Amino acid sequence: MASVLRHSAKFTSGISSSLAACARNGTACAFPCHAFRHRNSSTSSKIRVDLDSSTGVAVMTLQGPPVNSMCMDFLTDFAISMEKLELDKNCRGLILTSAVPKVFSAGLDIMEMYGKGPEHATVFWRAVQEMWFKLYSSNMVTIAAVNGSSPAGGCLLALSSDYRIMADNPRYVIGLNEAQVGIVAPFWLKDNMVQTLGHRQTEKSLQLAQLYSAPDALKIGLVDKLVPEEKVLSTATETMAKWFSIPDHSRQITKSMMRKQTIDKFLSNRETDINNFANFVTKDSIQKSLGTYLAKLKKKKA
Ligand SMILES: CCCCCCCCCC/C=C\CC(=O)SCCNC(=O)CCNC(=O)[C@H](O)C(C)(C)COP(=O)(O)OP(=O)(O)OC[C@H]1O[C@@H](n2cnc3c(N)ncnc32)[C@H](O)[C@@H]1OP(=O)(O)O
Repeated sequence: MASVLRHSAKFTSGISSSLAACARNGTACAFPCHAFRHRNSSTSSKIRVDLDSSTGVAVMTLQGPPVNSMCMDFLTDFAISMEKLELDKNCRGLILTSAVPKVFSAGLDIMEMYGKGPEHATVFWRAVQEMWFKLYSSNMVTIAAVNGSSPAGGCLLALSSDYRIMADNPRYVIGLNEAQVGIVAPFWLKDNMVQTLGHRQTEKSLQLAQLYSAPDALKIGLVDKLVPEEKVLSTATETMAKWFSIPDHSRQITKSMMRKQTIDKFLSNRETDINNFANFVTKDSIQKSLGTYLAKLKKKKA
């Protein structure tokens, strides 16, 4: 990542230090409180992170136009940002959102899977796994503020968060449409979806590669709440306050208990999953599907 965390915090009063202490200790604190904030910012080409140490909330803004697709740079920036936040005692919660109009994330960058050899596939897939693992197993409260369409890998970010708020716009879609692209959602992402939607709904969603409009996503429980687009971020911040009212240690233990089985299965099968991906994605038939899908995406514009 090109940039470093810049410490621009200004300690201006005792109030701010007690709020910061509140953030560190995981005790409930009434916020939003806009006075005397401590802000740390970190910007890479694809991702911006703003941590407000006075509230303990970091906002990670995806800023890779045109569609926040997850290329290697994106995945590397994401992993580094997550590591830094996880280690930062001032950070208790993370909000994910997008600066790209109408798109949260278009998912994996198909160009990273098209026309590349097995070595690249291996490195790329490990990075994809790492993104999911870091978010799914995070100690922080994670909230996806989905302010645009969120297919495939975009939906992965939302699913692996603790709570999902989406802009109430029927033109925005979310879901795991991998089968449509000619690829298959990995078992750990499937497991993640089963936990959210249940087995039957997941089976239909995956087999039919369904992308749900925001209202339909709410109906099936793929997102937790719809709000007007301009309120997505503020609602995420308000929701964070509710999650922060629970002591960190008990919430974290509960989260890891709920997610342990999926994480253990992932860790035991991680290398096999990488090999499967590298073998699968480099097959001629899969390359042909990816090529056809890419051409369709490009043709849409013409
Ligand atoms: C059994 C063994 C296991 C094997 C495992 C197999 C692998 C499993 C992988 C599972 C996990 C995730 C998979 C993915 O994430 S694949 C990506 C799927 N994504 C999509 O299908 C979304 C495609 N994009 C869209 O639908 C739209 O772009 C949008 C997001 C709704 C936005 O629409 P828009 O009108 O605003 O923008 P648009 O004109 O379509 O796009 C602008 C340019 O961006 C290019 N582009 C879009 N999406 C991608 C992408 N995902 N990767 C690369 N490039 C993308 C698009 O082609 C346009 O380019 P250009 O300007 O025409 O050059």
